[in-house]
Amino acid sequence: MSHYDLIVIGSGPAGRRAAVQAAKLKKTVLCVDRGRRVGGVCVHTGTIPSKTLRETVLNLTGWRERGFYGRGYRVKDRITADDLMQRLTKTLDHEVELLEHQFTRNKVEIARGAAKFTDANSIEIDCGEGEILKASADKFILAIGTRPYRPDDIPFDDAILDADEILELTRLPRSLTVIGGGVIGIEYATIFSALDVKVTVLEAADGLLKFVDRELIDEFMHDLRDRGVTIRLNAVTTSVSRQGEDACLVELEDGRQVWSEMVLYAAGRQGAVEGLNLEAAGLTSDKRGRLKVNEKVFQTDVPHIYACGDIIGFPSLASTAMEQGRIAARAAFNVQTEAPPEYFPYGIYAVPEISTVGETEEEVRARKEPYECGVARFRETARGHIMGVNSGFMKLIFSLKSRKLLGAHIVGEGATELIHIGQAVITLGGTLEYFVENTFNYPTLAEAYKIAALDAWNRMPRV
Ligand SMILES: Cc1cc2nc3c(=O)[nH]c(=O)nc-3n(C[C@H](O)[C@H](O)[C@H](O)COP(=O)(O)OP(=O)(O)OC[C@H]3O[C@@H](n4cnc5c(N)ncnc54)[C@H](O)[C@@H]3O)c2cc1C
Ligand SMILES: NC(=O)c1ccc[n+]([C@@H]2O[C@H](COP(=O)([O-])OP(=O)(O)OC[C@H]3O[C@@H](n4cnc5c(N)ncnc54)[C@H](O)[C@@H]3O)[C@@H](O)[C@H]2O)c1
Repeated sequence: MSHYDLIVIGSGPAGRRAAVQAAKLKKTVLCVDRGRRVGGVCVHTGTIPSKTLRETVLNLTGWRERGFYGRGYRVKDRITADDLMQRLTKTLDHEVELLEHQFTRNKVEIARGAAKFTDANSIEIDCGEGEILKASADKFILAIGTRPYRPDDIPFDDAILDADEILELTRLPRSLTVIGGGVIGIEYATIFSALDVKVTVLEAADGLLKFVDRELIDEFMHDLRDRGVTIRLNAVTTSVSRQGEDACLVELEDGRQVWSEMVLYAAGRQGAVEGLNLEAAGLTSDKRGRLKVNEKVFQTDVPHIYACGDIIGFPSLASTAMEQGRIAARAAFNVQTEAPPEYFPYGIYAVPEISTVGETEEEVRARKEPYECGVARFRETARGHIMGVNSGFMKLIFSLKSRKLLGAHIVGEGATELIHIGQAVITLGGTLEYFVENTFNYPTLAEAYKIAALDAWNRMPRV
């Protein structure tokens, strides 16, 4: 049996960062993953494939040029599932190569197989075809991620799909019902809508993406409805069934029926703890398969075992998972790390993009902090005109007392890149004056920050 300073289970963003960080601290590290290739959900079924699909769709449909050439404009008339898959395969191959090189460069050993605890310091790795490896370590980091939630009463098949299966489509449907208006549901709903698929979103709650500023979501929903996406809120599904070759039926609690050629079930995910034999290590998971940790350094109740990434729940992002992995690996070897800043950005790669950092207007109001908002529309910027964007909206929230930026919220082209300006200003404690007094490149979409700040300035008391 080989012994290591650290065994990391899972090679997604959390596991990868943890393994490399520990290797940089000159520790011996084994990273185990049961996937055929390293990278985790992030590389194979989550972040990278969905973002690649989005990019392919925007390119092939000519989506970004439609502001100029009209809604009928297309780069390629008949887009097939095969067109979408080609770019996906290339991008994923490149990502995996990059990761494998990173592991070898840093002398992180990789084992391909399913890990299972035999006691609190030892695992068995089932590599398939009867091959079992044994390994032990002083410390463990569990970065095992999640899988789609698949309730028993949903008859999954080649037309009723979960969020992993949607990436293996062999044909494009004419209509799609998306169950779940969370981040995954909304990203895919808008990507398919850009492909001219007739999309219906069913969300059980009374609003979409409830953690996002409401004004932004109102704008976003208006945009979606304007291009023909049907959004049904308070829509509790009672049954999903296949009704022949090209028809699926979703029935709702209020008696309504929704028919479509395919269904995407995207109503959450659950921790991938099955088969890990957590009990042998002295650990238990909650009913969604999540592990409880100390939120500062991600240590479980068993002191030499840490857990990070999606397996610990919120916020379940690749971006935050990487940072958690780094912090956990340092903590495991008693190396101190600065606590991360209070706010991180959230990027939703819908069509159009949404990105947000800091407090929403609802949160500021609930704290009873006096505030003022400034807004800018992308079509008010010269860059917006040049690009032909006819939607896009930025909202900045400033404290009336300190004039500090409290929140930045963007929906529209480039939102997930633009947000980092707002993030830097919030984290560095910047005020309205930063935007008013600084010169911005012209013409850029970033100029929207200046326009929004001036809009707020016009209504704020003079200093
Ligand atoms: C469709 C979709 C789109 C997304 N888009 C974004 C986005 O745009 N931006 C963003 O920041 N986040 C996004 N996310 C979230 C992001 O993918 C996750 O937050 C991230 O992958 C979590 O990383 P992780 O390291 O916790 O685990 P994962 O990436 O889930 O990897 C876990 C790995 O552990 C392995 N494993 C599990 N159990 C065992 C075992 N017993 N033995 C061996 N190996 C095991 C699995 O095989 C897997 O490879 C998206 C997710 C989905 C599903
Ligand atoms: N761009 C990104 O950062 C990105 C993209 C995709 C996923 N993710 C991460 O992946 C995680 C999982 O995303 P998700 O969208 O699967 O889960 P989620 O939990 O965020 O959303 C699920 C949604 O489905 C709804 N729902 C549940 N049961 C339902 C039912 N029977 N009928 C109708 N609606 C129902 C819920 O109310 C909720 O709004 C998220 O936490 C997110 O952080 C991030």
